[in-house]
Amino acid sequence: MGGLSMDQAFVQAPEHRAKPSVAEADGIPVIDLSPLFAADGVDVDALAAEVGRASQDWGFFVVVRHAVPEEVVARAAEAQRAFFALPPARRAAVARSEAAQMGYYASDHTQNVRDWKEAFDLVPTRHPPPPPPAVVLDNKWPDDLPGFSPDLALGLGHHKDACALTVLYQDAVGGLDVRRRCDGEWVRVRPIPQSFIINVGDIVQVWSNDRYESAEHRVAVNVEERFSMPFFFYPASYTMVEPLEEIVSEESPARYNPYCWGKFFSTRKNGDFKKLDVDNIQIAHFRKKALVHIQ
Ligand SMILES: O=C(O)CCC(=O)C(=O)O
Ligand SMILES: [Fe+2]
Repeated sequence: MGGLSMDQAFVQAPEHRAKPSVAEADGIPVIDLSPLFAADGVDVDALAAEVGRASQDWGFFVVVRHAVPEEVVARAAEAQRAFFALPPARRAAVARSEAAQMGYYASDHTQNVRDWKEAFDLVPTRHPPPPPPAVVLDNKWPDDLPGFSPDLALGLGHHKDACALTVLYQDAVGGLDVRRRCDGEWVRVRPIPQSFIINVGDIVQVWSNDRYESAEHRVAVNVEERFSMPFFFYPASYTMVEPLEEIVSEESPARYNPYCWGKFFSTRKNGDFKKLDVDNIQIAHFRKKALVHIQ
């Protein structure tokens, strides 16, 4: 009955809650990128075909031997832990706002339900930010939260990424689920050391005119703290996103109307801040109505 006193903002509709045990995914493609870095004889076409198949079948895959140095990932993970171990006032000092959207926040909403997570958004700049503060404090998470039923909430609600492509680092705790395309089941993505997860985002879905679909995913609430770092590839804000000219034809017409990425992104971001009474913006809103051919 613990859920009764839980803040209702976090409660997922029954059909969106994670089942007590989510099967670990079998067969998520694991792609070795090392041929890209070989001196010669690189079979880029074969690798591209593998990426194409994975994007089509799953919209999700894991890359290994990607040439990002282990110590770079370790330093980023260390900086992340140091930041989230800071006292609330220090984190709040760099809180994001509707006007300045980068920084710390803990009240994100996905599909109008509050996520059980904290985040720190940043964009790459020419001048790297200063190193994290030297004073690292331990987190003050209680072992259990009275009256709080984690199984009713999600760390991050079900969604598809609005970007072109996401490169995601997750630590060894796990909890990321992807909706398997072949049967619609939620399956858990097993953490693989020294790997990144790549997922196809909405923009690639539109550019490819639905050939590569954006994968739906979510994150469960864990007993243990979990850290992840998603890197979202965005085009320039003035970009008009639409199916690529070279792949649309009379037989295969564009399935989407063009939309301005910058406008889409800022509308989506506004919905992250608070629960809206309407559905947040989705690419489905730009899908052309099916043409009915009456003879
Ligand atoms: O934390 C994760 O593993 C996933 C993060 C994610 O899906 C997102 O931020 O869009
Ligand atoms: Fe995501």
